[in-house]
Amino acid sequence: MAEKTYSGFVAIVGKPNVGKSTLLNNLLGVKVAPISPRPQTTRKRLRGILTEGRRQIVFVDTPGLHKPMDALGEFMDQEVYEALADVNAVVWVVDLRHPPTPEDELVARALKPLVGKVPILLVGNKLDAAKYPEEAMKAYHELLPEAEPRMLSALDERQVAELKADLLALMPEGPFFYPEDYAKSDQTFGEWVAEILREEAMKRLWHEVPYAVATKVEEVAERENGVLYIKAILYVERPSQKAIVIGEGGRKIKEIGQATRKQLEALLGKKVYLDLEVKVYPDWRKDPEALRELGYRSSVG
Ligand SMILES: Nc1nc2c(ncn2[C@@H]2O[C@H](COP(=O)(O)OP(=O)(O)OP(=O)(O)O)[C@@H](O)[C@H]2O)c(=O)[nH]1
Repeated sequence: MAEKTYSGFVAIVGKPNVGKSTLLNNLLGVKVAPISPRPQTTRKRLRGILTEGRRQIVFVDTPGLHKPMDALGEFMDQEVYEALADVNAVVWVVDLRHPPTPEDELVARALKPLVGKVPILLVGNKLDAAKYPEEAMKAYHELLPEAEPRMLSALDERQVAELKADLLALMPEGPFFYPEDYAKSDQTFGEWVAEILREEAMKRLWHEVPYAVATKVEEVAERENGVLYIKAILYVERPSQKAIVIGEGGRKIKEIGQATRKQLEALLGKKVYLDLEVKVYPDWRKDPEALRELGYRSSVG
């Protein structure tokens, strides 16, 4: 029986230089690879994935709250609210070395509509370097009394671990957004995509054909319209297999391509254009060079 999993989104917000990146990096620890350039949407930018046991947090950035001064003009910007409204928790970071500034007030105002909808954790950071942390914290808390205050240093492992545990506990039940080993593996994004393509191809092929299939991603490009363009090759060993993979009227390859695209779009949360080609690579399974080229680094023989 499958064990229950818990997963959700957490936004880390706050004015510049308060320590958001430091905190995020230390929450993620060594296990997680930052995935910044890939899954970008206009509303949210993924900053990292944390998976611990059966719990997963996808940390997101909220463009618009990053530089609150810029957001002043369009303060009621619906997009900011929408981006924040569907996260499972907000971490609002402030700098305890100083009292609040107008920029902090702007962040507080932007968060106000979320009160009662999403837990807001007010993290007073740089506790190690603050002279009057209690006073500062009190002033920040007054900007948004509904937020749950805590003081820490993003550089303190134990304090960050406590915050991490609390955030993980806030995640609702649900399937992981990313494969469990995704963030931990040293796979490149292309290798990860190639594996998903191979999985979808194998599901739809019979007899010896599935094992003759290898996949490779040749190009990944972020298009201006927000679509992720992916060029991938599906290799087989013989022309007869190529015909099977393509299928009558190209039906089989279309099916494989669509399933792959759908899975990628669901995992990445963005539109994908998959440019898929079938090529014959004679006896690639017996060719050490081919194996290396196709990413089977050590599994010759
Ligand atoms: N003493 C101390 N310094 C910290 C702490 N957390 C972060 N810093 C320092 O504060 C500075 C800003 O940290 P960042 O993590 O870059 O801040 P940020 O909020 O991500 O900044 P932006 O990317 O400009 O929004 C860096 O020099 C950090 O080393 C802390 O807990 N204690």
